[in-house]
Amino acid sequence: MQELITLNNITHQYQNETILQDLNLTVSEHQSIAFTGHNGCGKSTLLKIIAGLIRSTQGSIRYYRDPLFHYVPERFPKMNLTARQYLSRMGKLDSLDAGEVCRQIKKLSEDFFLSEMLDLPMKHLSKGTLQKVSVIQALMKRPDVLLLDEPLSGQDTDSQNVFIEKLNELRRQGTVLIMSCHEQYLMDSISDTVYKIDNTQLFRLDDKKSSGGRHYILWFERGIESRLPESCSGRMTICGDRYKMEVQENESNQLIACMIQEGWLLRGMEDADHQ
Ligand SMILES: Nc1ncnc2c1ncn2[C@@H]1O[C@H](COP(=O)(O)OP(=O)(O)OP(=O)(O)O)[C@@H](O)[C@H]1O
Repeated sequence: MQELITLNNITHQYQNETILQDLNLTVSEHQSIAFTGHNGCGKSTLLKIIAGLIRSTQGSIRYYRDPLFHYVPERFPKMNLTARQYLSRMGKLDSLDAGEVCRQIKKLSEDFFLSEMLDLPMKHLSKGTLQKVSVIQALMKRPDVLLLDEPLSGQDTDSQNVFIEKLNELRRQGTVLIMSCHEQYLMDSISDTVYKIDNTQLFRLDDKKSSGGRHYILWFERGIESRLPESCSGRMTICGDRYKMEVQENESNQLIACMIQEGWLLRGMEDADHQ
């Protein structure tokens, strides 16, 4: 895979307190990376450094071409503009034509159950709704690199499912995803490489591709009064009248048992690595 971004000996301090120390990282094309770690360990700081929003105290960062970045912050500022006005302006900045902007706003706001709120001032929208507006803005023009700071923290379950589906679609189209998150199921659904930030250092936790662990696609149908188990929340993608979930080999038996117990019908199982 071709390298897209490299971080060389990145150190960052706030008021003499070292948050990140001598980090080295290579981001390659088609990668999907997650940063995890406890509150305040430096995930947002690292995302902002990669996005070029803040300059690290020491070290350097190299971009191998000139990628289009989109950044979804954890908290979105409250504004007087309505979501529609904001998205229209951002679409223009991304050089999309007016017709395309209208189509994208309509389609994406329907997908994210936001149509009713498009014309309310953004200062009156909830944290989760503002996050959706920010995600829609990031999706209007496909970026080369999408940075997401705890994107699910304010989202309801239906929106999480849509969101995971959209992100996997972007991955297939070649967008590099880099996100900070706490939710294991989100990392399992979207990321191929997971790093933990701990005590100013970066540790690689998981590399699905090199670990050799197999992945399966499970296909389910809703049964009468089926309920979604907590462990599967946000992992299902709706495909017509069927529901799809990608799982690792070592968790598949437990998840299938759990789903069947909650009234779901297993309709198929495929090897995800040979799709
Ligand atoms: N502008 C700033 N000035 C001073 N300290 C800051 C600044 N931004 C962040 N910090 C501090 O740096 C540390 C890392 O913050 P950061 O937001 O990167 O952590 P995080 O891992 O994203 O946290 P969370 O999971 O809670 O979002 C925290 O102790 C935070 O208080």
